[in-house]
Amino acid sequence: MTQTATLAVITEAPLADAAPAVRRDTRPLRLITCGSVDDGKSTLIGRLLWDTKAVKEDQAATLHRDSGKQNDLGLPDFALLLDGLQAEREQGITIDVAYRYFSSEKRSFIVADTPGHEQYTRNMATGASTADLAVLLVDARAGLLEQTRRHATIASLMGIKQFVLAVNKIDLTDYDKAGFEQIAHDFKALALSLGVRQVTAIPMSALKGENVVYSGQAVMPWYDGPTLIETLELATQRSNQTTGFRLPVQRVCRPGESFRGYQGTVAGGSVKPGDSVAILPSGQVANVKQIVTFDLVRNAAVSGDAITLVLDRQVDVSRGDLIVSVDAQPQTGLAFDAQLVALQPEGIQPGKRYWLKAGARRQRVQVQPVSQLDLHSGKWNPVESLSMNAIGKVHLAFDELAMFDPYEQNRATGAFILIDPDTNNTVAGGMITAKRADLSGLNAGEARVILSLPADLADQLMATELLASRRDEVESRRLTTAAARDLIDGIDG
Ligand SMILES: Nc1nc2c(ncn2[C@@H]2O[C@H](COP(=O)(O)OP(=O)(O)OP(=O)(O)O)[C@@H](O)[C@H]2O)c(=O)[nH]1
Repeated sequence: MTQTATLAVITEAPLADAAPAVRRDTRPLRLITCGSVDDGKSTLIGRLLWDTKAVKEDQAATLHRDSGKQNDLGLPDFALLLDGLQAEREQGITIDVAYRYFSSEKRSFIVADTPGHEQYTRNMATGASTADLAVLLVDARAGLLEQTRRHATIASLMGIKQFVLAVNKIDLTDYDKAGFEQIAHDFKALALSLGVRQVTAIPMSALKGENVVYSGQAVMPWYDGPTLIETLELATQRSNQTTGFRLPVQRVCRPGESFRGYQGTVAGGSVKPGDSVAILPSGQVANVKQIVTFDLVRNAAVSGDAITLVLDRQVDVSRGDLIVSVDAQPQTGLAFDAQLVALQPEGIQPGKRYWLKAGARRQRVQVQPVSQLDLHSGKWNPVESLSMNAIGKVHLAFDELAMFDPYEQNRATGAFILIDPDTNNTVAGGMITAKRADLSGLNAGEARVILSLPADLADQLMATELLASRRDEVESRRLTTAAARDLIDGIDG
């Protein structure tokens, strides 16, 4: 059963007394807010925190005092609640995402607040990578802007499938219904072009608190849709994995001769004693003997649980390995396709070698940029390198066997960061899209040669059966760069 299906069962009406106890899913809904400067993002988040009583009394008193003179409506300036973030921003913190917690009677939430300025693509991508839903703000007077398209594109790229369009400052248009409907219509078309079908457009005034937590019926009788908080309460949690069991091994626990356990947080699927598992990359197979958590022995564990796994036989497992269900394994190979966001001024240079870190695993990888997303047009343009904040498609070529799930299927085992070995800087955050057409029969040097070819030629090679049929030849010739070119010329000819 997939995680989604499990959740559906768990959140249904109370089960009969006789039913076995089930664990309630207590994970909060994660959302990201995006908007252009001055659309009212800070005011909206402040309003959400205020109206859901997430603001502590001392903060509230300060808010009233500080905003007393600033607002001719006599309302506190909710954006001041986010002053802490502003201070962080001014200190130039690299990844600039602030997470805030609040809850309604029905659900708890974590909101990622990211700066709206164009150059902060990476911050938005960071916030969006863990979010279930994106709230996109527009100013009711201005309608959709370039920035709206950019944010919607990044959010959809990061796998977000639910959008709320907050048409804010509706009070400044005298609650104009036709204006709202036009913006909502335009936005739905944009969302559809990005493959997002679940869109709720809400006219609101963050400043006055209309249609945020409380209804705006009194001033907008023409709107009978949900408020923002009602929409958030009903939103579905993005299933962050549809794969089988995955346990990235953080630590091998060996307190004495008689006990050996493998510790980590389950990153996909579920496991119970007796299940067959494979240890990657070695491929050894064993059965689960016991699942231990910090205080008890469990008869099952699911995604999100921190566990110690005991196996029924001696196998060689070390930190960074991945323990997976035997019958639903991730993809293994030497070459993968990925999308990434470049995070540092030096960007991503063609053919450069980096450390790739995924969970506790660190591997050498060569990165070949292929194309870059043009956030204005939504098109992917061919490139040879990626500059800071660029979103690009790349080829990854590994020295040793690598294992991943596509990010679409598992956000934990499909995500990675790249570290520059010279500076130790994190230069990119990325997601695996697919294993690259079968290069696993080639050795790493050969794979690198193929991948350093112009992208279209490499693609052409991968797409044909030719390479597969020539694999023996490739292997036996122990390719040098020149020999590889000869071989390719031969195939081409
Ligand atoms: N009339 C009206 N004014 C609003 C509303 N929401 C926000 N504002 C005002 O718009 C201005 C900008 O709001 P902010 O919340 O600071 O905007 P922001 O998008 O967070 O801006 P940055 O933090 O600079 O990105 C402030 O003066 C707010 O009081 C609203 O619904 N109605």
